[in-house]
Amino acid sequence: MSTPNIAFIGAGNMASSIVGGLIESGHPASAIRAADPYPDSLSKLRRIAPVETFEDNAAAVKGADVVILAVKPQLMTEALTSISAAVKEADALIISIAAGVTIDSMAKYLGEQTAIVRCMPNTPALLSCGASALFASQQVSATQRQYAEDILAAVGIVSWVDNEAALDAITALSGSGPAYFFLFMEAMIDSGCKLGLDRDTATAMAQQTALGAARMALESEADLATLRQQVTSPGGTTQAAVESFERDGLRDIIERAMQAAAIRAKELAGDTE
Ligand SMILES: NC(=O)C1=CN([C@@H]2O[C@H](COP(=O)(O)OP(=O)(O)OC[C@H]3O[C@@H](n4cnc5c(N)ncnc54)[C@H](OP(=O)(O)O)[C@@H]3O)[C@@H](O)[C@H]2O)C=CC1
Ligand SMILES: O=C(O)[C@@H]1CCC=N1
Repeated sequence: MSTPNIAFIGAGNMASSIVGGLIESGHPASAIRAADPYPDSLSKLRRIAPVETFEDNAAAVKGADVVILAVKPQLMTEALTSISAAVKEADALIISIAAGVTIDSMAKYLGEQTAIVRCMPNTPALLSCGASALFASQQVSATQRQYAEDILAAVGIVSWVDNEAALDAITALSGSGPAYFFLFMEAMIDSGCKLGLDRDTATAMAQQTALGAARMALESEADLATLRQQVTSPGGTTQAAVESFERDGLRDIIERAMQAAAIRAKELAGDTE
């Protein structure tokens, strides 16, 4: 399969992460371009790779095989309007990474025949450790499906979901998920300091513990509950901490937070409808 020409609309955090991963995996910079109304974002992106940049969205879409929409959901209508004519001419695959924004609402601007993949990536894509879920509209060809999968596989694992609504749950889990772990680590570091550690020591210990736990969860044959039990000596320190978490309703707290994220994803859809 030939290397697709990829145009990014929006050159912010996620676009930069994906461009970094693509370059790392051997995608030539000459087959990547990006548009953003703000020159600062474009120069930051050019520091990652010598990609061609545009301040005019439609100019970036010309000749593209794949257009990746990487703007905030609230700015999607504006971005879709700016590329509508160029997309119809280019016959390109559209990949949207915006939270919430539905395929139907994008097709209203881009045309019902446009091939659209909705994707929910996450920021560890920057380290090629991302987790992306994808859903394709019926108009997406087998080659275009492979394009989408290859692009996101360059920055981490890829999972196809069989219904579009599942992407709101994915957003609540892995899209927003890195922030939950960072929050948990921030709280652990603060608590370590209250117990008398200096901040550098507490930070190093929390970071390495998160890395070690993630690697064990991924690489061990034991399930998560078993791994947890292996740390939890009967009558010991971990048991005291885990019982405190359970008494305080940690699982309910997480469930409510993820429900709030999924509800917010549905609300964001409304902005482009
Ligand atoms: N950050 C994350 O963890 C994740 C984000 N997403 C999704 O990715 C999308 C982008 O998020 P993120 O990269 O964090 O956001 P950023 O704000 O970092 O990037 C968006 C970029 O688009 C630019 N922009 C604004 N309006 C337009 C326009 N009309 N045409 C072209 N470019 C425009 C912005 O400029 P300016 O900043 O000057 O407005 C900015 O440079 C969002 O839809 C979000 O839902 C998905 C998964 C994870
Ligand atoms: O917070 C957000 O809306 C975006 C989508 C998932 C992660 N960041």
